[in-house]
Amino acid sequence: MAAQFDINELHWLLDIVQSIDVGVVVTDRDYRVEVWNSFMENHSGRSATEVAQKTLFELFPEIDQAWFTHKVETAVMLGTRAFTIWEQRPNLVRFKSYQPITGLADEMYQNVTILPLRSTNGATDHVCLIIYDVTGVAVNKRQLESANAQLRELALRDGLTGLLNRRHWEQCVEHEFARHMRYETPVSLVIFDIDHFKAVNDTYGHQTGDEVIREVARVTRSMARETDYAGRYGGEEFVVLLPDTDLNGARQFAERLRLAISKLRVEHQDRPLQFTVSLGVACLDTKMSNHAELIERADKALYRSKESGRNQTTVFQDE
Ligand SMILES: Nc1nc2c(ncn2[C@@H]2O[C@H](COP(=O)(O)OP(=O)(O)OP(=O)(O)O)[C@@H](O)[C@H]2O)c(=O)[nH]1
Repeated sequence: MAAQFDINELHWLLDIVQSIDVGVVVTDRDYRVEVWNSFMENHSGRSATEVAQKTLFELFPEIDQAWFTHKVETAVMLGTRAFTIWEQRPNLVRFKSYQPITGLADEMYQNVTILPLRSTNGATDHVCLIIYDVTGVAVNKRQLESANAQLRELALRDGLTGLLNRRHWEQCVEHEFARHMRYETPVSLVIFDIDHFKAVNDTYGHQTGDEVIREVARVTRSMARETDYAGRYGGEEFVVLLPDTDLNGARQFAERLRLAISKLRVEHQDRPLQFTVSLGVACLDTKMSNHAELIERADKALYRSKESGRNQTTVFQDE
């Protein structure tokens, strides 16, 4: 049965195109606008009459012309649709975002379908762009990604100090150990512990104890390099792994840290409280079979610092 052309249907279709909540633009092969629906009028602030015969590139200078024409020409040549998605390009044309949830998006995120239009004579003389506002989806996804990134970061850090937590820090040491074995670069470890910390807690209370731990962590972070790994190893025990640092460099770092911490003051009932740390230093060598040996050596050196009167640095020496 031959399809009968019904003028009513054409009107309905036009009504539908006008009222749907997606942008519909038809251009000729020179990108001059011929159809511009009300979505486009509302978001661009320009009426269909105003834009008629203007090129897309005059109307939207933000469109990357070389990229866009290549995409359209390929679609026309193959006779297939082409798409742009917001994950690759947030939008094709710059429209303000009016969605209430989108405090995070000033501009509309868009997915766009490019549809070559074939005339009755078989030639593709026109191209239709269908522009979908996907701001809601995009913003939700971005929020979720950022929340996940924050969660991942939190899972690596110690809650009280913001330093790396023990589990993650040990993973970093394992990684550095493997790197050292391969490239034989020097790697050192400084491990330290607040002196008589039990007495701090017992005398001044747990909250002041926590504040002391936070202050020690703050100074440690500020003195370590970006590439160092500063972690909280236990209650009042800290570790800093120093890649590309030999034993001598690590000893100097440990001494600077010890002095800086001894100068800290934490207020307790308007009185300044002072405290010190004892430190142990060791460095990796290729004879070690695993990273735990490095920690053991530094720990032994720390123990000697404690034994010899605290507030000092001991470097592990092979016996
Ligand atoms: N406030 C506070 N105290 C903690 C935390 N974690 C561990 N501690 C306390 O740290 C103290 C550690 O004491 P000890 O291991 O006996 O060592 P110390 O008193 O520092 O003595 P030395 O290390 O020998 O100088 C204990 O009283 C723990 O309860 C924490 O997160 N906050």
